[in-house]
Amino acid sequence: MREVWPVTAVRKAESTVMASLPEGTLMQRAAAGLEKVAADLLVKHFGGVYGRSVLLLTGMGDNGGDALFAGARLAGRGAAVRAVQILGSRRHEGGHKALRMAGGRFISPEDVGYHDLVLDGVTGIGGRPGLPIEAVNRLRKVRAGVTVAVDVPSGVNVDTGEAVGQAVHAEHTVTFGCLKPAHVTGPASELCGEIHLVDIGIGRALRHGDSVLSVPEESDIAEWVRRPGPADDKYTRGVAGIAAGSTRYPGAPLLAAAGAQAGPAGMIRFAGDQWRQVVSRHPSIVATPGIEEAGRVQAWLAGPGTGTGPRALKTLEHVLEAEVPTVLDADALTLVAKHSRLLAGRRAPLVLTPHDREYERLYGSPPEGDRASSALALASRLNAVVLLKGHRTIVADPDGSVYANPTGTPDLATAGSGDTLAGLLVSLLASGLGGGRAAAAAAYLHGLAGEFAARDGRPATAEDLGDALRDAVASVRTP
Ligand SMILES: NC(=O)C1=CN([C@@H]2O[C@H](COP(=O)(O)OP(=O)(O)OC[C@H]3O[C@@H](n4cnc5c(N)ncnc54)[C@H](O)[C@@H]3O)[C@@H](O)[C@H]2O)[C@@H](O)CC1
Ligand SMILES: Nc1ncnc2c1ncn2[C@@H]1O[C@H](COP(=O)(O)OP(=O)(O)O)[C@@H](O)[C@H]1O
Ligand SMILES: [K+]
Repeated sequence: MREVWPVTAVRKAESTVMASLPEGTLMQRAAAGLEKVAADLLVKHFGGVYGRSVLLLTGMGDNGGDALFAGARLAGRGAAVRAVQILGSRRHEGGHKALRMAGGRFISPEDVGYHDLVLDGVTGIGGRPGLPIEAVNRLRKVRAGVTVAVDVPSGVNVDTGEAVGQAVHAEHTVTFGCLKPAHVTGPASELCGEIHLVDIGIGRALRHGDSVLSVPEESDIAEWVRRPGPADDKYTRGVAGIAAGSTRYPGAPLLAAAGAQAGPAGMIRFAGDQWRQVVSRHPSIVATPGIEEAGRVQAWLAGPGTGTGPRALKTLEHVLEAEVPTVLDADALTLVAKHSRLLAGRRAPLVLTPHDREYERLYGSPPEGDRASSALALASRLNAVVLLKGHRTIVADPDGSVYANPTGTPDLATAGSGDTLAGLLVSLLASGLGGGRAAAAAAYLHGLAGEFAARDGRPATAEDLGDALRDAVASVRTP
C-alpha cells in the first residue's frame, strides 16, 4: 500500500528531518533526484544530455529552487539550460547563483520558445490553486518536447486533486518524500503523467496517522483475493447472492453474474426474472425467480437492472433483512435515497457504489471537487462503505480510511460496466473480505480488466469484462 500525505504533514516531517541536517540538504537531494529523471528522459527521447535544450520555469519559492539546482547539474553535463521567471518577481537566490555558475542563462518570458525538456518549478506544495493570468499567459508561450513537473504540476490544489483554471500538464512528475493527494485523485492526477517518487529521507518522520489516502498495490490485491485452501469446500469459500434484472433491463443480471464468476466465492445464487438466461449462460449458478426461495448467502448484491418499482422495493427489503454484508448498486441506490427507512438500524456491513448522479440522490448535492472528502462524508452519514465511481474511483470506509484506485481507463465508461464491478464486489464480500478492502480490490481489478479489454486500442464493452477480470486476477497473482 502506498500512503498519501497532505501538505501540512509533509512540512512537519521536513522540518523534523531538517533540524538535524545542514541547511539545504533536502533541496540538494530533491535536485539530485530531479536531475536523474530529467537526464534519463533526455537520453531516452533525444539521445543524450549534452547539447540538449532545457528550460526551467520558476516561481518565487523552493519549488523553483529545486528546478534551478537540477538545471545547474544538467548544465554541468553539457545541456543548454535556460531559466525563466513565470510567477512573481522574487527569485531563489541560491538556485540562481548555482545555475549562473554552471553556465545557465536567464531569459525573459517573451523569449521562451521550444525546448527539449521543460522543468516546471513554478509552484510546489506551497502553491495555491489557480495561477494568476500573467503566469498563465507566460506558460502559454512555452513549447516542450517533454514536460516534467517538479513535485506537482503548478496550478493544482495539492491537497484535494482539484485543478483550478489553467494548470501545467506534465508527462512526468518528480515528487519528493511521499505521494500527495494531487498525484492520485481528481483532475490533477491526470496532469501528472508518470509519477517518480524520490526518497529525500523524510519517510521516517511521516506519521502513519497523518496519511489521508491509501493507494492499493498489486501485492495488496493479491493478498486480499482469497484462494481456496485444502480444507475449503464451496460453502466455506463463501456464497454470493445476486438480486438483479427486470423485463426492462434483462442484460444487467448476466453482466453482474459474469463479474461475480471472476471472484473468489465458491458459489453464486441468483434471484430474478432472468434466472433461466443466467443458468443458460452460467450453469454453475443456482438461480430462482423469487428472492424468497433463493437460499442462504454470505453476501448479497441488490440493484443492477431491477428498476425502482414495488417489486424491486420488496426484493431490496428482503435482501436488507438478511443482515449479511450487502452491496447496493444502481436502482437499489435510488430506492434507498427515496426510502431512508430502508437503512435505519442496519448493523451488517453495507457497500454503496454510486456514480456522481447516484451520489447526488443519496447525499442531496453532487460530489465536490475534493472527491475523497465527498465520499467520506456520505460514508459517515450512512455508515456504509462508499465506492464513488469515476476516473479515479475513491473508496471511503466509515472507519475513516480512504483508498484511491490507481487502475482504469475511460474505456470503462460503457453501459453495464458497473454491473460487472458490482458482481465482482459481492463475490469478494462473500469470501469474507471487509467492505473497504472488498470495494478497493473490486475497483482495482475492474480497472485493470478495463485496461486489458481496451489494450492496443480495442473497442471494449461490458461483455468483454468477465474474461478480462479473470486475466486481471491472474495478473495480480503472478509475481
Ligand atoms: N520544504 C522542504 O524542506 C523541501 C521543499 N522542497 C521543494 O519546495 C517546494 C515548496 O516550496 P515553497 O514552500 O517555497 O513553495 P512554492 O515554491 O510551492 O511556492 C511558494 C511561493 O509561490 C507563491 N504562490 C503560490 N501559489 C501562488 C498562486 N496561485 N499565485 C501567486 N503566487 C503563488 C507563494 O506566495 C510563495 O511565494 C516543494 O514543493 C519542493 O519542490 C524540496 O526542495 C525538498 C525539501
Ligand atoms: N472517465 C472514466 N475513466 C475511467 N473509468 C470510468 C470513467 N467513467 C466511468 N468509469 C468507470 O466505469 C464504470 C461505470 O459504471 P456505471 O456508471 O455504474 O455504469 P453502468 O450503470 O452502465 O454499469 C465505473 O466502474 C466507473 O468507475
Ligand atoms: K511544479
